[in-house]
Amino acid sequence: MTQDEMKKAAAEAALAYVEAGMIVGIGTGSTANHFIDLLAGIKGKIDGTVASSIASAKRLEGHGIRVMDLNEAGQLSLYVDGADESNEHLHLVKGGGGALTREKIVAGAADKFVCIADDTKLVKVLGKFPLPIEVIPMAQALVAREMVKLGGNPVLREGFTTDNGNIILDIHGMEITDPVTMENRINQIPGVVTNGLFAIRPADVLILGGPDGARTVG
Ligand SMILES: O=C(CO)[C@H](O)[C@H](O)COP(=O)(O)O
Repeated sequence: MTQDEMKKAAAEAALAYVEAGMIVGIGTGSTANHFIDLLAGIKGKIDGTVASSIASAKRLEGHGIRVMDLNEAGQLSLYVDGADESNEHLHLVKGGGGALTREKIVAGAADKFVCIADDTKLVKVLGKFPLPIEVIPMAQALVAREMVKLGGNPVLREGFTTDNGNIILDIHGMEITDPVTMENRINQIPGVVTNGLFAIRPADVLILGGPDGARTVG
């Protein structure tokens, strides 16, 4: 099985969490795209979706799936999204696609967060994947200096602007042994919109696609 087939296997397994009449929160990235394409097959079952990025909204609409504003949708039953890394506690690093802030908002509005990934994403300690931070542009240098103090090596994601008009700093070289504390700490730096740690609100279920199909953790 290729890595992409493993992502698809995880996305297929997540369909089991979709119930009639739900408004489903939808993540961003290649694994979420598999989920969107599969959701198209059962679109009559759901009332609508809330997208975590312009790209996902376009893909959903391309399938004729209703996309709603989160303020209109209210509390969601389910959020389905990928991740760049997960530890065994389902603390995640997200934001490889730069959609971390809207992902965190939609995840925060959902009763259940089902994370879908290929099994290479499961790690002992978070931080091998550079941690993305969305930053208001005028705070770039300040946030970079503060992240060096926290032991990281910040690198500007060149030529990239988030859906919210901000920049991304990718923080290399950090071993994140206490994700909850680190998530809170980084979010205290002025100019940080949010960081890609999902530990204060981790995933509730992790579905990992592997060579033998999908398995569920948590
Ligand atoms: O956080 C994300 C986007 O901001 C994605 O969920 C993460 O980057 C994983 O992407 P993929 O499913 O393509 O491996």
